[in-house]
Amino acid sequence: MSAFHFNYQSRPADVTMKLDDWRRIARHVLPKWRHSLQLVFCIVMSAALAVVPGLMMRDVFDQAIPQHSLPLLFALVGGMVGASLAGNLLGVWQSQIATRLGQSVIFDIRSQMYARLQQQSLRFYTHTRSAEALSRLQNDSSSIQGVVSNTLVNLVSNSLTVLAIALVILKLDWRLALVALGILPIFILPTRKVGQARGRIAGRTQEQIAEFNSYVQERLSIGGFLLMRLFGTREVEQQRFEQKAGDIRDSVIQQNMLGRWFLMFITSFASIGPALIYLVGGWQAIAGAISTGTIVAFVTYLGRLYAPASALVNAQVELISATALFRRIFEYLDLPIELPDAQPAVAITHPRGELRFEHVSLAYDAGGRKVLDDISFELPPGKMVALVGPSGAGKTSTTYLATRLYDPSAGSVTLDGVDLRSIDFATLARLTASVTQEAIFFNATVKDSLLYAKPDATDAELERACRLAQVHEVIAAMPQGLMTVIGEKGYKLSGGERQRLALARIALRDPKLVILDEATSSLDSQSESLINEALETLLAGRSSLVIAHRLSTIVRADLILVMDQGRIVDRGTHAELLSRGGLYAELCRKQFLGHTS
Ligand SMILES: Nc1ncnc2c1ncn2[C@@H]1O[C@H](COP(=O)(O)OP(=O)(O)OP(=O)(O)O)[C@@H](O)[C@H]1O
Repeated sequence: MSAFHFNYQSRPADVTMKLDDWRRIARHVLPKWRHSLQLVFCIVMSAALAVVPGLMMRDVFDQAIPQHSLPLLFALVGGMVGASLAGNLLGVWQSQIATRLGQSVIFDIRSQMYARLQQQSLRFYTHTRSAEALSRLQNDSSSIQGVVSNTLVNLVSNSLTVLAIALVILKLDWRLALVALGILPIFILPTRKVGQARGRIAGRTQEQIAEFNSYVQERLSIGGFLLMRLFGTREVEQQRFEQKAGDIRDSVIQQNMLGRWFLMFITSFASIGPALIYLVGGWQAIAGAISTGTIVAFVTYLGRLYAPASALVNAQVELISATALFRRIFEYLDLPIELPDAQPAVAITHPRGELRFEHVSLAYDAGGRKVLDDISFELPPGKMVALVGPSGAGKTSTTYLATRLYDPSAGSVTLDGVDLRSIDFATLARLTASVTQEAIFFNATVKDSLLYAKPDATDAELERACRLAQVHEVIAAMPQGLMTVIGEKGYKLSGGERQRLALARIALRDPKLVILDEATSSLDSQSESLINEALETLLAGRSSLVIAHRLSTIVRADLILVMDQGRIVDRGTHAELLSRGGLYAELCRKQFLGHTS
């Protein structure tokens, strides 16, 4: 029994950043050591430059003016301007490196996430809305970029600046320094609470955005449009849209205003600092304990201390808010891989296309109902096995196992004697091909759609495949021929043309085993006979596992498996089964006799 329990709908609840989370962020940032070193250099230099103007200002008041020294005054003022200019230039460089660093971290995270998503099983995609994945890949990761380029960098840079200034002012006059620093905790203490509240709103907003994207993506697709138009639900859908868009609007307003009130509170406190310094410093100066220059330097430092301190506090607020985003990203980076690629893979040197199921069971959910129970059969090379049975009998599930879209919960599926779990996915895809009822295409040209199966195919090969699939003439008659864009999901083609194009795509791959889910939708007789001809050529000499819906197919099959409620209840050729009566004879009468081709 498969022990796969991952809950794809789980949501990260805790928004406090754990040591492990920090380690992971560091693991993404540290490999970019060149950028990181340059950044550290900029940050240290900026912090050092931040203390220079204050000291010079003190000397303007305590030395240049009392000594009536113009050269000293010029030198000090020049130094002040120079230091601030150098600081600003460093700031530009720092932003450039920080942006590069943030962008390359996000590039790594995105490509790791995409790789992880590509390795997920069909189960993941049946449990997750595609827009949810898109949202994490796009929105969450670009928000993280801001955190890396701005918040993290500011956090380090402002911490250093605050530390450097604190040291200098302590050295200048410890009593005044204590007054200045004493106010700092008022900024820092409430930060955590606000940060956590914003974190919760940020997480909720991202979820609402994901939900919104998912909704819009579904509704603004061909399928969504058709449903809406045919059921006349335009107004209901408009209301639902506005409800979802409104939720995002409210959350963003709430998130921004929470931060804004907090900023106002902090800035108001920042103006108390200089006032206190003038009061205590002036008192000391009257008593002759300190110089006027020291007071002026202190007030200058305060301006430079509170700005980074409030930015620091804000950075922390932003960082806590970002935790929810990090969690959403890490959750995807950590997605377990349900069906790992074979490591090491067994090579199939002489593929024949022999498929064998041995005592196979399948439950879609761990511990859940078995949708396949003890299925055993053999499909010899070049033969055809047809699956028939009532709806929900397990026919599609059987074909899923044959292409390893799922692994069996028990038993084994082998191709040419090798367990599918030991064949790498690339080889499996080369040896097998699936023709689904609804052919799947990207919105691309006919040529690109075909090349997807064989990127190096020549034009002659494409033509041969199209002729084989009876679709060549249709394509040749299109104004742009092979360069015609087939529209979303190939909707610019007719159903029959789409199916034949899908067959041409498979003909290019030259598989040993074809898995075919015959179309149930009735095509006109000409289209159907074209498809039958194409199939006839495609299946010749290859093994095929077919979910049969037409009498002509089952009559041709070498073995028919009659399935019911996940079990094989009968097997044989058409004539044998018919003579036995039972479920097959009944199915034949109800299902197939009306569909003879
Ligand atoms: N992804 C899934 N998760 C959970 N249960 C599933 C999933 N896919 C199919 N099932 C269930 O497994 C059972 C077998 O489904 P399956 O699609 O294999 O039947 P089928 O014989 O192909 O039916 P039909 O002829 O209607 O296509 C059904 O009861 C179905 O509800």
